[in-house]
Amino acid sequence: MKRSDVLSWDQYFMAMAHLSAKRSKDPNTQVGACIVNAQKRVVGLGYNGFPKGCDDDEFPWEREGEFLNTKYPYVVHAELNAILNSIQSLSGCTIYVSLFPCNECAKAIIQSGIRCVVYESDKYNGTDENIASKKMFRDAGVELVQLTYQTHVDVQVNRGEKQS
Ligand SMILES: Nc1ccn([C@H]2C[C@H](O)[C@@H](COP(=O)(O)O)O2)c(=O)n1
Ligand SMILES: [Zn+2]
Repeated sequence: MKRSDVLSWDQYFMAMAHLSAKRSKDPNTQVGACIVNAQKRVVGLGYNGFPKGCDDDEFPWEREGEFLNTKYPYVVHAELNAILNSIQSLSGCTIYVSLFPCNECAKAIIQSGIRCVVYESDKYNGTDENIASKKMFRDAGVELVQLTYQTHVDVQVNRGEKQS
């Protein structure tokens, strides 16, 4: 008899996003992203880190203090890295990301042609950046799906996947 308790597609691609996040050297928040095309092929992976050539022993990982002495002006977000690392046009693709995209990544996601964002954590819900992201995604018609343990079965059904 075949196994029935296999990962759904959503769990599988979110697991790849989490695996990518394990490459991040950010001591506070590690984010991973996985972009998938309509044929369910992975076309881009990324995690948050400093740009190529910027030594992560030299650049700051601090969250607070003088802006230029924090990570914020330097770090490339997981979603942008996944887009920049992608191997094909992203029109109609889905991005799986472990943390809801910020407003800067939302712009890049929309402009790249990605049509669906599947995310897990939304720990910055309610911040200005988060509100701006959601407004842009809504107006651009990008589908947002939060993948949680509770919603997982509903998501499977909504996406037409067989349950077990
Ligand atoms: N959707 C996101 C949100 C944030 N990031 C990155 C940027 C930083 O490296 C880190 C957030 O740091 P925190 O302010 O939580 O200490 O996560 C990302 O890649 N994608
Ligand atoms: Zn971002």
